[in-house]
Formats: sequence, structure tokens, C-alpha cells
Amino acid sequence: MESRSIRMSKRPRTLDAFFTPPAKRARHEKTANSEATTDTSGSDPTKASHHATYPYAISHLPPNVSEILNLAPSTEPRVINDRTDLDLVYYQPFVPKEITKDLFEFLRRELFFYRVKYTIKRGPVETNITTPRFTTVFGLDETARFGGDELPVDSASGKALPKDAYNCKPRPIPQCLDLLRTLTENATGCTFNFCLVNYYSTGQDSISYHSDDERFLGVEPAIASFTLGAKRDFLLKHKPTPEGHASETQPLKLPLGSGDMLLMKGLTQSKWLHSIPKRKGGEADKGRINITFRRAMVRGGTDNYYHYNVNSGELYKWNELSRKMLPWMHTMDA
Ligand SMILES: O=C(O)CCC(=O)C(=O)O
Ligand SMILES: [Fe+2]
Repeated sequence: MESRSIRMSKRPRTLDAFFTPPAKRARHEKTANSEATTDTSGSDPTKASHHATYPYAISHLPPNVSEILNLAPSTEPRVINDRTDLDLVYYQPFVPKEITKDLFEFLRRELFFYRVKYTIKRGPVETNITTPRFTTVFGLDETARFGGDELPVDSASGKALPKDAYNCKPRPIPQCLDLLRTLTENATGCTFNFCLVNYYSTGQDSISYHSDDERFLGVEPAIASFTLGAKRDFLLKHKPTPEGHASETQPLKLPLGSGDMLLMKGLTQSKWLHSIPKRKGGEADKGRINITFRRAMVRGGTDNYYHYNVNSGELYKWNELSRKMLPWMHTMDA
């Protein structure tokens, strides 16, 4: 689909005005923590996804990985709908076993992540929050698509949007995640225009109980959620009710493993909460990637997702030598 494809042509000069100021833009960028195996700086569009909003080009999936990924889903899913208001479809796994390790290591190495800080205001009290995991996001809501010059345009008319249409600079889903999006759409019959990625580097990274029930997702949103890497417990509990459902106090625990996909749909977001709690030691310290595909209906959804997953958060990239995420720096080469 055009709205999600990556334009491969060279970025026209006019984009500089809209995106990063030219003075800050490196003509040729090097990572301070670069390593030989992840040289994605080449400009060959057949090997990497390019976009003015990316800090660097994102490599395409290696052909041996995408060929096998194309066979997904590799199992029949299990429907879990035996609790009040719960509506889950669980693929154990979705990603073929032969490539889960390579896909995990590839995405951890190639994607850029953020450690986002934001403030919340409750009455007169402002609290500073640092998201307790690494995050990144790609996509654009239904009202827009990426036009010929890489900028968002109105999805119906193709016309340029006013400069202030978004508070953020939306990024297209790179090829290496877009194949998984398409396979997920084919398997589920749902449509997705957003891809959010979490990286839980240790058992101390987490996401607290919440629901993804924002109005910009529309009614009864379907969210497909992938695990790659370490197994982590995923807890679900019913939101408080006057009747006091047993599921409010006895959470459902799904030990999500590498390659698994959980589709949350129906009333799950409006009636249930979910979380990845902190864990001490064990497998969690090997790192876990979570990928969710969602469908945002209106512009506010795009602004919300970039605010909470990119914002002005510090940029990180995986460093193979130290085997951890390190702050990523550009160097001006010219
Ligand atoms: O990491 C997970 O499995 C869950 C992530 C999640 O709930 C979210 O990003 O909204
Ligand atoms: Fe969630």
C-alpha cells in the first residue's frame, strides 16, 4: 500500500525546512558505537529503508530471514475468551522457530530506541516520568499517508497538510517491520498503520498495568503484540467492577515466549488491564523486544504515539561489543 511503502528516491532539498534544521544534519553519519556488521550507512535503497526522520537508514531484513518469515504464522492460534469480556487470539508461536533468534538480534541491532521522559500533571502537582524501557514508533493515522516528497499528505486528496497538522514528525514503517505487519494483517483480517516497539533490556524494565483504550483507536481496537527474545510474564486483570469479578484480583498470566503473538481484541482494552511486571534475574536479563501493531484513526493518535515513544528522549542504539544499548551520537563529517 502506498501509504506504508518506503520511498527509495533521494530526499529533495525542500524537506530540510520541515524536518531537522540543516545545521544539525550530518551529511554522512557515523555511530560512536559502530561495528562492522551493522554498516547501514550505504545509500543503496534496495538494502535499507531511508527517510528524512530516521537518524540513519534501517537495513532491510536479510533475505534468508524474510523468506522464512513469509511462511508465518507457523501455528494455528488458540482463542482465549473464557473470562468475562476477554477476547484474545494467541499464536504460540507466530514467527517460525528457525528465525526467531536472528530476527530478534537483527531488530535489536538495527533499530534506534529512545528513553523517553515526560511530565504528568495531576492538579497542581507535576511529576517527571522516565519510561522504564526503551521505545520507538513508526506509522501514521488513517487521515494521512506519506506523499511523494516523504511528508504526510491527506490520505483522501493527496494534498499537502498544513505545517501545523502534527506536533511530531511521523516516520514510515521500515521494510524490516512492514513485512511482519502485512503477515499479521493477512493472518488476522485486521488493518494496522502503527508499529510501536519496546525493548526491555533487563528484568527491571517493565510496563505497568494499563489499557490501550484511547479514543483515537476507535471502538473495540485490535492490537497485535509480538515477543522476541527473553520470555516475560504478561499479566491481564479485569478493570474494577461493582460486581467484583474474580479476574480483578486473580490475574491471568501468559508467559510470552520468543516468536509468540497475542492479538487483543473485542472488549479486552475497554474492560481489562495488562502489564509486564519487573522480574529479578533469569532470562529477562537477556533482553526482550515487544512489537505492537495498531490502527490509529485520527491525527491525535499520531501525536500521542510520537510524544510517548520518541519525543525528545535520548537516542540509543545496540552496541555489540558492550552488549547493551548505548547513547547514539552523530559526527559531522563535512
Ligand atoms: O511488552 C508487552 O508485551 C506489552 C506492551 C504493551 O502493553 C504496550 O506497549 O502497550
Ligand atoms: Fe499495552
